[in-house]
Amino acid sequence: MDSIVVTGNGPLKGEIPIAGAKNACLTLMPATLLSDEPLTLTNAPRLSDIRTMTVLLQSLGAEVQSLQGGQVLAMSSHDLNTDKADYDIVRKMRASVLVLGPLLARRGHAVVSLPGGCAIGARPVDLHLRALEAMGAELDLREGYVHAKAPSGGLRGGTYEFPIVSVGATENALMAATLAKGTTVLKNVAREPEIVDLARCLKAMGAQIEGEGTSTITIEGVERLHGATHRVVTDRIELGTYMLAPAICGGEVELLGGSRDLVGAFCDKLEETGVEVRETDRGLIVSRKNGILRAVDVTTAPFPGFPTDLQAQMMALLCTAEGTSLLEEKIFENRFMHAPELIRMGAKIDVHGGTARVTGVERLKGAPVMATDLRASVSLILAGLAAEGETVVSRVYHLDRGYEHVVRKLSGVGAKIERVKE
Ligand SMILES: CC(=O)N[C@H]1[C@@H](OP(=O)(O)OP(=O)(O)OC[C@H]2O[C@@H](n3ccc(=O)[nH]c3=O)[C@H](O)[C@@H]2O)O[C@H](CO)[C@@H](O)[C@@H]1O
Ligand SMILES: C=C(OP(=O)(O)O)C(=O)O
Repeated sequence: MDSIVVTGNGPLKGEIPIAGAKNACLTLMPATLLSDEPLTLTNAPRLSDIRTMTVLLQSLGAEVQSLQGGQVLAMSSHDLNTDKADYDIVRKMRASVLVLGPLLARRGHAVVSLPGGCAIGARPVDLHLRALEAMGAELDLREGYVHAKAPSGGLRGGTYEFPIVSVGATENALMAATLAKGTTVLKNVAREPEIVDLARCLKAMGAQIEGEGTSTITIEGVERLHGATHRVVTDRIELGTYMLAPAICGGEVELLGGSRDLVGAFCDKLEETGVEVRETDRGLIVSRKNGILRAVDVTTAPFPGFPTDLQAQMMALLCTAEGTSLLEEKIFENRFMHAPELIRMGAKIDVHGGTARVTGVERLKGAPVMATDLRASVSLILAGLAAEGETVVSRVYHLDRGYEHVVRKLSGVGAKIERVKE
């Protein structure tokens, strides 16, 4: 198993290209199941999660070709051979449940393993199921699988108001509704850029959708969807993560492809700490010349709020900010597992339920630490960039789920970082 070794050093300078969004690509890929014509995605990120989704789609009979070093995914679901998404694949990645809506809409039935809980929380899929029921689906849970059946004649339009905002449930329902008969109205939906990107792709395939990016989406079902080519939106979480590198170490870094509308709430908080953010025609420039960092309070929320997927990385920054910051995690019940590891590096953090109180120290100290999930892993790397001495982050397979070429990208701006075999 590999580890990442980071040695704290001086200011960073240069540019980092930001990849296509993992979380957009993981919902765009299952959209191929909605059509018997090819769907091609460009600007795909090169990540283990994308390979897992590839294996899942192939297990259903779809063809998925990875071209141009993985940046282009050419998919075709002309001949599907099964409606069953097996536990062995689904358990590896929660986003696998996103095949449920498309399979049900196109084939009239689907058997999809329940993904189970994970390190950051229980993460049920009840809302995915309720939204599909509102389109007439009959659902049955047996032996760990959701058995879903559309009414004869296929799914039909319906109205569903989500009791809480869910990204994945919005995506599953949106995809299913594109082929349902009549009008579907989805209320209190997620407004994340990945939802807007999915809607754009579905529209390019011939779907009739209005309201993406607002809290109500209306879908007029169509008979069939056709092929399309779609460019995956920029990864706002990778963007925010690398914006934090010069914020933590000092220096100035340009994030190519970034834009403020993807990370507005996050930029506001970063600026409150004293870090500068500027938009250019190539992306965003983040600089911290020498000023001290100020503590800020952060509460995670669905988009356009502060993203839960940047909470761990923001905590790494606040560990050395002057004063006490309160971080409230409102999306997942167990998403502070990076805190004990940061404490091993000298951070002062008290966690009580969903709130972490972080009191800034002058400098963190390198230590051996363990990654527990994707964003926790990268928060430890960020902390290590500015710590005194060497930080060894083990279990980096979590990192490979969501960050391509992390060593190349950070060493390109002057960080001392390498990947070693244990
Ligand atoms: C592949 C992908 O895009 N993953 C992202 C997606 O996950 P994901 O789509 O799984 O997250 P959700 O938005 O669904 O989860 C939000 C909250 O709703 C709850 N919930 C969700 C569904 C459901 O049926 N019932 C229920 O109670 C969850 O437990 C959580 O507390 O959005 C999260 C929130 O921005 C991000 O952290 C993940 O990176
Ligand atoms: C939690 C995440 O991913 P997933 O929903 O795939 O677990 C994430 O991207 O931070």
